[in-house]
Amino acid sequence: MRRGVFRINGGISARPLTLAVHDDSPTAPPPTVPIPAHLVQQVALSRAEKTSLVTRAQQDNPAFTLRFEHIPGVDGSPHTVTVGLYTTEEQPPLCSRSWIPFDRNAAGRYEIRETECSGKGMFSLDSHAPGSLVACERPLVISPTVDLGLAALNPTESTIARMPTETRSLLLALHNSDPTAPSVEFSTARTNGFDATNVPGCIGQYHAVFDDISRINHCCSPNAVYRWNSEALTGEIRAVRPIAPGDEVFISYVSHCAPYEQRQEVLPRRYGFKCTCVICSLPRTERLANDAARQEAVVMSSAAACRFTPTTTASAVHAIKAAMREVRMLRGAGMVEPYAWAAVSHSLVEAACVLGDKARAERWARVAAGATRSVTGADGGWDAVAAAPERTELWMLGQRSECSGLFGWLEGGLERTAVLLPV
Ligand SMILES: C[S@@+](CC[C@H](N)C(=O)[O-])C[C@H]1O[C@@H](n2cnc3c(N)ncnc32)[C@H](O)[C@@H]1O
Repeated sequence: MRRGVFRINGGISARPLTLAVHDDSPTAPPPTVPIPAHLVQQVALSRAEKTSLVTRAQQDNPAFTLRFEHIPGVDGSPHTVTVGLYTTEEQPPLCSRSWIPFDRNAAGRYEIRETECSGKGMFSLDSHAPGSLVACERPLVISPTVDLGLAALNPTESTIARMPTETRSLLLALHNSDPTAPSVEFSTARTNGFDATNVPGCIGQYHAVFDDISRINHCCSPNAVYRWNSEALTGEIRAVRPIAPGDEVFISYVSHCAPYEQRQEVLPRRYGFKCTCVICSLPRTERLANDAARQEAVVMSSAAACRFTPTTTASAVHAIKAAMREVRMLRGAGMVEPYAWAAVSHSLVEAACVLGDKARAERWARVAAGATRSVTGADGGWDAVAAAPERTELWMLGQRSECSGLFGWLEGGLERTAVLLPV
């Protein structure tokens, strides 16, 4: 297969790809720029992207186009979304698609206002449980993250240049963490850009800039996460720990698992500030323990599928002990990594069902639903389990009387652990 790809690559020089700029706005004529074969091979694409690019090159002699589109506003989002995307001539325009209806009112209410020392920020006006939708917004602009090597085209700047005056001024009013950069447009988009990979039907990686979501500040132990909903063409912010009215909403600008040194290097370089959050201010020994817990959360998330399902009292007790250790570790580290919380709560629901412990099965199923919802937008079936755990196939497989009180004893230990509690 890989050999095949290289062979195809070689074939590109005989049949050069072209990158054309097609513009549906009346003002700018569409230039067409051929991409030399050596550039196609050298551009900074992931292997999967290169494979996709090359495979498409083999099919139907396509010409890749950097196309600009304007998706008109809808009820919940009055502004136009300007999109720059790599696509083929045959690909129907995005604006001809029917997107999942966008309901701004599905999210909570919030306000954007000045913070004490981090510029503007987003403050919730409602309370939210983990998984609940705090904000939901169509972007001002979507543009490719990877420039296909043609500096002359600079996709981000080219896309911003085609924005209507009104949305362009909203974008340029956002914070720019690098005012000395040669392009204000590019550095503002970079400071405020969120992942928008998976623009349906388009190759490459994309990022989106929002009017409100781009005002959310960073914390290494945040109370919310960002998710790109490619089917609705919206960014979503969901709670990962309880949020009370008046609370500032925070997300993490870096991976939840990034250790201290990495966070302290990336945040100043990329966003122009030094993080002084509660986690970054821990004494050295606790910070190292926190880094280790972050690493462990990665393992927990990736090993989720390998967990055993308890079917007896003994195995349920074993699962509870292991899961409670993990819960203590996640809570102590202020870790909100939703996949890790989904994995551990999954184990606890199963164990509670085997022991016939309805209250705890409901409680941990609600945690699993919240964690799953915050990363996928849906509850993953956990709401139904929370509503009727006695209808699961694991119900009462063990003998409850054998270990009544064990769950409570294990949870009792939790009350004495550190306070950064996502649940
Ligand atoms: C995406 S913007 C967030 C909104 C921004 N505060 C504003 O006024 O528009 C990113 C910028 O916010 C500021 N910021 C975000 N989190 C911060 C934090 N924890 N501490 C200090 N500044 C922060 C930095 O200036 C950063 O470049």
